[in-house]
Amino acid sequence: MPRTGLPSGSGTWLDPDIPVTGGGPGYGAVVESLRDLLDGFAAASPDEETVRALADAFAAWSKRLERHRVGERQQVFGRRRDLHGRGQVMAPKFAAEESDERSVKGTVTFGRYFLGGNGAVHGGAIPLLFDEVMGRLSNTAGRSQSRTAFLHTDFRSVTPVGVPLSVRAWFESEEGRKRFIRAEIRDGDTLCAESHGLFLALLPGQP
Ligand SMILES: CCCCC/C=C\C/C=C\C/C=C\C/C=C\CCCC(=O)SCCNC(=O)CCNC(=O)[C@H](O)C(C)(C)COP(=O)(O)OP(=O)(O)OC[C@H]1O[C@@H](n2cnc3c(N)ncnc32)[C@H](O)[C@@H]1OP(=O)(O)O
Repeated sequence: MPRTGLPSGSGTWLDPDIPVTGGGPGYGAVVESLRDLLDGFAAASPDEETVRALADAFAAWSKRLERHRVGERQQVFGRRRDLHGRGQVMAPKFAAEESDERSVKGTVTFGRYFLGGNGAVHGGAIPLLFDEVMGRLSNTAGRSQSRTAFLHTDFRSVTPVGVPLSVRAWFESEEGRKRFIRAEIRDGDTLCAESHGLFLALLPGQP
């Protein structure tokens, strides 16, 4: 059911209608490499020579990137809405496949970096993914910026690492500034985790 009163062309998740700037066409591939690096690092037991080589390479890249440091408004990381996961690596990559003004569906695979233990995803990474997906849904389709007021997560069964999972988030209701949103993560038919949250539209001047 489309939300009424939307400015035309205000865009949904898959068609955000927001200009993309910064990082150029190769930026997405770099973000993918960074994700692979984090998963590879988490899965490795490196020898001392490899650890030294990594330390040198990381230090050299940190120094080189320092020359390109910008303020938040110019930052590229996390602001490329054309890329899955909007080009950040803090949360696992959510790939949206279907969206409308009130919902989004897609997939996520938690890599080895997000391991808690015994093959299960870390219990903090799951609300992180929910906040990412629900928070972004809250701000789509011409809605103003909002912030998470609360986010309740129920862990219903183990969320496995390295398995493609389906993710769904949808608006339950909108009452003035209050946006109540629900979401779930499933492994096939098995419900792994579900969440409900309140997102509050920011007032003018609120950070
Ligand atoms: C997010 C904007 C940043 C802009 C980014 C720009 C570009 C980035 C590019 C892409 C980004 C894309 C997607 C983003 C993805 C993920 C987003 C994640 C979002 C977050 O991760 S964001 C961080 C965590 N978040 C906070 O850091 C919030 C800290 N906090 C506050 O900033 C205030 O707390 C605030 C503003 C929330 C409310 O403050 P306030 O003063 O405006 O409102 P007030 O307290 O008056 O409440 C009004 C009515 O809501 C009820 N209410 C309030 N809180 C409630 C609660 N907890 N439970 C039940 N009811 C509650 C009251 O009871 C009242 O209800 P009633 O009107 O019926 O009396």
